[in-house]
Formats: sequence, structure tokens, C-alpha cells
Amino acid sequence: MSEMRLVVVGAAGRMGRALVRAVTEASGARLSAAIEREGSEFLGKDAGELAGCGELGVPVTSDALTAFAAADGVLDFTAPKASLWFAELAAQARIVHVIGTTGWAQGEDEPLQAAARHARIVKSGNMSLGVNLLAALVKKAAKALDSDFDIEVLEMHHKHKVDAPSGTALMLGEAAAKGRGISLEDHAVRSRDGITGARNTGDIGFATLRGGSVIGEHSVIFASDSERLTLSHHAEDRQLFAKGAVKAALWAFEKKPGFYSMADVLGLSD
Ligand SMILES: NC(=O)C1=CN([C@@H]2O[C@H](COP(=O)(O)OP(=O)(O)OC[C@H]3O[C@@H](n4cnc5c(N)ncnc54)[C@H](OP(=O)(O)O)[C@@H]3O)[C@@H](O)[C@H]2O)C=CC1
Ligand SMILES: O=C(O)C1=N[C@H](C(=O)O)C[C@H](O)C1
Repeated sequence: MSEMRLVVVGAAGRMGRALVRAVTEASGARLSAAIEREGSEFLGKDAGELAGCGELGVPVTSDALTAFAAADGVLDFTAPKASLWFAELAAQARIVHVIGTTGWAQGEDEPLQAAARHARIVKSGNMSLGVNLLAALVKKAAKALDSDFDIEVLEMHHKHKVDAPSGTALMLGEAAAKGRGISLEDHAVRSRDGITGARNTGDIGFATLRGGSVIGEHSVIFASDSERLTLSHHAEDRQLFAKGAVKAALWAFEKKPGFYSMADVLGLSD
């Protein structure tokens, strides 16, 4: 099979630059285009120079339509509205769309299901092996430990992050809810402030910290009156997520149109 031609959208962002590096380092893939929005100060700049991996001869453009028509896949870590638009274009072009974007409002990502009739979509709040394994362990622990164990999810990220709780925290909360056989939507407590009243049995609480350059820290705490179990993941390098995204794209290249998760890519789905 020929090399997979990949477009990076949001190519000048923190993850966009990491993705450009990951594509250039991967075997079986090459960077075919780099996209930023109309009016971006980065248009015309070389994507490799921006990413710190030397000139690649791929200038940043805003013409996603043309880029997708000449590609096999797109790597997208941008913002929800942008990802919905890119999913429509990926469906038209019948290519792979790897979505790492987080910060989705309830139901906002539903149109992706329609796009997945034509595109091969892989979407995950976290593209690392460690976090996806952690989610499987959290589900198991939530099932094994009864409602005497209160579940709290704690996360910390860098000061530039715009969404909370993180996509990963919500994914871990979802895994815990599945383990308990309850709906996260009905039991999530996403923040606390003031006279909140005592904790309800069965709540799944979230706490968010922001500061400095922290790449991504997540802990799920199971707390009873007599013991406490904590399952944690610490991301040491943003490149981890970018490599996972390229792996997902190469995996989906062989698949039929559909909606997939990183757990599918990693063989962790039940
Ligand atoms: N799933 C995972 O494993 C991971 C997910 N993420 C998620 O990825 C997303 C991006 O994070 P990060 O890189 O730190 O954020 P950045 O703000 O650094 O990058 C986002 C980039 O997307 C661009 N962008 C936004 N809208 C458009 C558009 N319509 N067309 C083209 N480009 C657009 C932004 O441009 P502009 O500045 O002009 O808006 C920016 O360059 C977040 O949702 C984050 O949570 C991050 C790490 C891992
Ligand atoms: O914005 C980030 O940086 C990250 N976002 C993802 C999330 O919201 O969980 C994944 C990772 O933790 C880094």
C-alpha cells in the first residue's frame, strides 16, 4: 500500500505542531497539507519550520476543501465547531478523520455519526495507550467496588487549556459510570462552589486544576470510609498524543466507513 497522505488542521497550534512532527517521523505516512483558518498569521509559513522539524515544502493554507480532496486522512485537534466542519469535508472526500478535539457540549458531536456513514472517524478525548488502558481499569474498579466507594475524577492541565473538565476526565467519568451501570449525565457533578450540601451517594465528581505547562494529569479516586484507591495517569510529553493520532489514522486507512474510538484502535474495546 502507498504512503498515507495526511492533512494536519490547526497546524500552528500546540497539538498541530506535534502532529506535523509525528507524521514526518512515522513510516507509511506523509504530510500532504497543513491548514489554519482564513486570516491566520501563519498562512504561507512552512509547516515543518513551524513544527521545528525543518522545511517540508508544505505551506500552511486555509483551503481545506482542496487539501482533503488530495488526501487519505486528516488529523484534527482544533475546536468543536471546526471539527464538525472538517467532518463534513472528510465525509465528502470519503477519507479518514482522526478527531482529538475536546470541549464538546452535550449532543454537539451528534452530526459526526452522519459523517461517519462516509468517513472513517476515530474520535477520542485522549489518544494515549496509558489513558485508554486506565479507562478500562476504571470501569472494572467501579464495577468491583460498591456504592460505599465515592468516585471523584481529578485533572490538571496547562494554563492555556480552554475547556473543563478535560475530555479525558469525562472519558474516565464515563468509564466509571459504565462500570456502575448508571448514566454519567444524571450523576456528574462537574464543579462545586459555596454551600453545596453533602455529597449524594452515586455522584461522580470532577475537580479541575489549571496552571503552568502541565501536559495532562488524571486521577480517579475511589474513596470509602475505610480505604481509598487511586488510579492515575501522567502524560510526560505532548508527542504521545500525536503519535497515537497517526497510529489511529494508519489503522483506520484499512477500515470501512464508521465511527471508531481509540480503544478500538488499541484493541481495548469490550
Ligand atoms: N485527544 C487528545 O489526545 C488530545 C486532545 N487535545 C485537544 O486538542 C485541542 C487543541 O489543543 P491545543 O493544540 O492545545 O490548542 P491550540 O489552541 O494550541 O490549537 C488549536 C489550533 O486549531 C486552530 N483552529 C481552530 N479553529 C480552526 C478552524 N476553523 N480552521 C483551522 N484551524 C482552526 C487554532 O487556530 P486559532 O488560534 O486561529 O484559533 C489553533 O491553531 C483541544 O480541544 C485539546 O483539548 C489536546 C491534546 C491531546
Ligand atoms: O488540552 C490538552 O492539552 C489536552 N487535552 C485532552 C483532554 O482534554 O483530555 C487530552 C490531554 O490531557 C491534553
